[in-house]
Amino acid sequence: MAIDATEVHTELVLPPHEVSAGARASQRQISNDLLKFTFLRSRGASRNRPELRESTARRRSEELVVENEVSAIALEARELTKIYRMGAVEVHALRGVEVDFREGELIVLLGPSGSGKSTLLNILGGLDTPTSGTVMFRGQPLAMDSERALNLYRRNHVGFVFQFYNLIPSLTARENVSLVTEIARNPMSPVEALSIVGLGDRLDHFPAQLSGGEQQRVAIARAIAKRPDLLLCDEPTGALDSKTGILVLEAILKINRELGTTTALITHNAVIAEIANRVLYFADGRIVETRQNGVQRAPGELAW
Ligand SMILES: Nc1ncnc2c1ncn2[C@@H]1O[C@H](COP(=O)(O)OP(=O)(O)OP(=O)(O)O)[C@@H](O)[C@H]1O
Repeated sequence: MAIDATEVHTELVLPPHEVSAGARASQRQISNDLLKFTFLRSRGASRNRPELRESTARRRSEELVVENEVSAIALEARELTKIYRMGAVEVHALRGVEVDFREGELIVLLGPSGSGKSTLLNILGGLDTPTSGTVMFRGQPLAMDSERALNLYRRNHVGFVFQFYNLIPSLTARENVSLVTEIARNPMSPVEALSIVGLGDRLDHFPAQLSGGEQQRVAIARAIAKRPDLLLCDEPTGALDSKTGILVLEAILKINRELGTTTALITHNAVIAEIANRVLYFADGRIVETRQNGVQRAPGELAW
């Protein structure tokens, strides 16, 4: 699904969301404190008791699992269904999906074409509404019957990245990102956003002067410049060769790690699932399997 500049503007000029900044800050603080405590506790335990020492990979795997156990839930979907009706034909795109995304998690969604991955991501991001079921963001239900509330949710909390970059050809990289930063609540500067994705030296290039991977990284910079809580990526490497795709994945991973952005990424490439904390496998509108990755592999280690 494409978002054009008009939609970006429409979302960004609306007034701020009702969720209090104080409540969000407290939730984050609690979550961060818990993570820090858990991390220190697991480090301390193995240092003081040599019999607990195991391989680095195993220990890291345990830390990840423990972190996931204590970090707060960012998004909860309950009993989500989505039925598309076209005349007499009904397509059951989602058939009762239940899923939680934890704060700071990196989740990869895998599954055959038509299994419901994009439909779920679009509903979680407030771009689409379910036929039935609920989505809670940080404990608050999304008002699926209010386009205004969904606009505000998208504007304040969600960054999207799609397979096609949707950059405005007549604007430079910096100007494409400025479209968002000029009207967001607490944005980073376009230079900072572009530097995070490794394009600090391409600020004044137009899209046509950038490679596909660079254009996708501009799109990622645009998505993260407003400091979203959620980054939802639908096939971000689908149009890229593997070398370029790896650079894009590195940018996404860096944002997930350094900004703590809860990230979900759809791909058809099972190899890419190795970078995730958790992998959700879809089939026929359902999540049929979930895998917790003991060790997250770096994008640079992957080959396809
Ligand atoms: N706007 C729509 N109108 C009618 N049917 C739709 C619409 N969007 C999606 N569908 C149908 O819903 C089902 C799930 O589609 P969805 O795009 O979520 O799958 P997907 O797993 O993301 O597929 P892909 O990997 O090919 O992108 C498919 O059968 C699709 O044809």
